[in-house]
Amino acid sequence: MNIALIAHDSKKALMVDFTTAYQDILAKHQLYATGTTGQKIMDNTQLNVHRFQSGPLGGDQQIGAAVSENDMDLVIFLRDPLAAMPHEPDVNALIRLCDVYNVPLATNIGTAEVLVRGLEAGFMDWRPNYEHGSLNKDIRANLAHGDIDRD
Ligand SMILES: O=C(CO)COP(=O)(O)O
Repeated sequence: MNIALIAHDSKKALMVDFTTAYQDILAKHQLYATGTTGQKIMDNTQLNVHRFQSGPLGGDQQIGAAVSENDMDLVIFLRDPLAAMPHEPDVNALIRLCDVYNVPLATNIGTAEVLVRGLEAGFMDWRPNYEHGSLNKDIRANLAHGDIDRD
């Protein structure tokens, strides 16, 4: 499965805790993240993550584009409901696209726990094996070869 991991600044430590706790499950999947979130995950775990742009610089939109291409199977987005974001429209657009394409989306840690445990239990098997897009295939090939820039 292709899994997107995104966390606003106040939730980044929580995302690191989450990805550390569920590292064994997440390692079986292809992981994607917005720029800073992905860097923090890679700095603190052994997970390989393909990093898109930072959220305010278009990362949410890139992940939204992947959702619209059926290239994302699960989105975990630990958003901050108490802070105004300059890129609020991008955040809302990503959440909206998950609803458009029926992609399971967690916007808080409680739902994230349920989704990742459900993933491991096989609850994502309803999702057909989509032929992911060609851009995505390149990224997956890089992930498979460990060709990830961890800097
Ligand atoms: O702002 C974000 C999502 O809206 C997250 O972006 P970063 O992971 O680059 O901080």
